[in-house]
Amino acid sequence: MKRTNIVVGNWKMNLTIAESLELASAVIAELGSGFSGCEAGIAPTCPALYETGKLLASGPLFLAAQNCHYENDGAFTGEVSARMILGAGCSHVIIGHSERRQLFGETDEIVNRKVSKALKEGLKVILCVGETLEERESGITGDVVTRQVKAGLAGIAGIGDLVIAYEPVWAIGTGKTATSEQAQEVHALIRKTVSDLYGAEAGDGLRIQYGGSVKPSNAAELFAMPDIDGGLIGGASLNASDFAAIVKAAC
Ligand SMILES: O=C[C@H](O)COP(=O)(O)O
Repeated sequence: MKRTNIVVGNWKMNLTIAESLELASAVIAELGSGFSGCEAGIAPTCPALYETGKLLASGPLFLAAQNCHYENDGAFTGEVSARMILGAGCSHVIIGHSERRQLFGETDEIVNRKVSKALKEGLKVILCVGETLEERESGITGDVVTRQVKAGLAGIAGIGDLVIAYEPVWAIGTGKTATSEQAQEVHALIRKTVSDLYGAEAGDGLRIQYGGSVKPSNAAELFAMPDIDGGLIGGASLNASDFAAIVKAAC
């Protein structure tokens, strides 16, 4: 099945509002007359979402948030809900990034509640999974990723608006990219897991991004693998021409 590649720039905790607007404008300029045959978006920090969203309104990039809470509102100091980011102009949200899991204690159960809430509110979800170096070296990559996928999707009736991002933790921000074969093997396993849960058609249609030190120099090779449908880009998304080159490699 032909799936449309999807590329997202995760800006993480970088850039003020003014800097975000500057980078978003530079990316749009680098993309020139736009692109066709793939989808691409950027995920600025929360304070920059609304203004950046206004800049993106005329296309071609969509706006994503990096996280959201699983309740609509309430006494959750420092948190932002799905309907708030939706109101700020987001169409997509990244959930369960390994930095959220490792640094902010997000468990599989919390990730699942967030996925469920975000989908219910009408957001498109990018669910992140991936093993640590220790887990890979212990030979349990498949078990870890399968557990994260199953737990993340527990109780979710349909996955039409969902993308999964496979991000081996050892490849994030380290300059160490998984080889395209290593990534392909895990992507195929994720697809099989989703097919087992939701049926072959849903599995075939699911888009699975790769993330972890994607650069203009390795993007095309990764995206050429049969089960890799684009990328979730960290460091390289902070450089307009690098990010635009990665988007073009996916189109
Ligand atoms: O969300 C993006 C990933 O964490 C990848 O980050 P990176 O491209 O800097 O390795």
